[in-house]
Amino acid sequence: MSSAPNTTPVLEVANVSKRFGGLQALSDVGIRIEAGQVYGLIGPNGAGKTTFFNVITGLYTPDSGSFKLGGQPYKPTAVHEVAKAGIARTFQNIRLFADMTALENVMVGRHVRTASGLIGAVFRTSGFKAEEHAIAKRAQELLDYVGIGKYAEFKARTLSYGDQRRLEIARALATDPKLIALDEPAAGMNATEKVVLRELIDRIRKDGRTILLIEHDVKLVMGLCDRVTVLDYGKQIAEGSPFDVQRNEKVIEAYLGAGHKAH
Ligand SMILES: Nc1ncnc2c1ncn2[C@@H]1O[C@H](COP(=O)(O)OP(=O)(O)OP(=O)(O)O)[C@@H](O)[C@H]1O
Repeated sequence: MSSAPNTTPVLEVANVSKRFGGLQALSDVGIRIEAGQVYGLIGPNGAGKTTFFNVITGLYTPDSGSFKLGGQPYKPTAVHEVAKAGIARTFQNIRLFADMTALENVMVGRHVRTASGLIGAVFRTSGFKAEEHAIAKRAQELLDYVGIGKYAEFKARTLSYGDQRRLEIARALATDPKLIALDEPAAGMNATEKVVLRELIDRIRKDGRTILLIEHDVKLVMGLCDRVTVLDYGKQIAEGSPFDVQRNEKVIEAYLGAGHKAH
């Protein structure tokens, strides 16, 4: 459950600040995620969770901050560089290639890790063709792993909402990331889909991956996460185990008090 102090953290981020005009969206936020953890980032609407995700994955340039992935400093200045460094993410608003098949969507994710790369995939160079078979096989395995293998040849846009989210996770896993960052994976899911999602995230962790999770569903966060950070108005108001965090008065006041309940 708790952090292992003698190991190198998978992600170590310190003093992240980000301002939008007059709004201080993040003030000196820092987290440390150990290998094999599911780390939760929660907070009320507008707390800065997505901004933090966008900063560490290279979508927003921070005003300050230091960043280490697997003990190595990395600069989150561009999304593809961050993906190469080893962080894969999903999006709150699903971002799939809607008219490509489920299999092709996962294959695109895999090309981050292949010699011929995305350009090779687009222009179908000979190097790409040589790799294509192995990539397709791996992509199918990942679709099976997330439970949507039978939809491999379906266009992404024809899949249910829950299945599209699982497809995004498969695509993220295809990059063999050091850290997989899930932005509200349960958004819009019904109770049954959430149970399946929870099992999937648990399995991904058991298979040795490290996960950072933004999630509004407090029950899901408390049940899944090893550590939790709570943001409120861009400030980190609590960090700790789910047990401690849900008893923290600042958290109850800022977040759980606003109509939510931690079970
Ligand atoms: N690109 C942007 N330009 C200006 N302001 C922004 C931008 N992105 C976010 N903000 C502002 O920064 C603050 C934090 O927003 P953010 O989306 O990070 O919060 P959040 O915790 O993810 O919220 P939610 O739970 O609603 O997704 C909000 O006040 C938001 O309006």
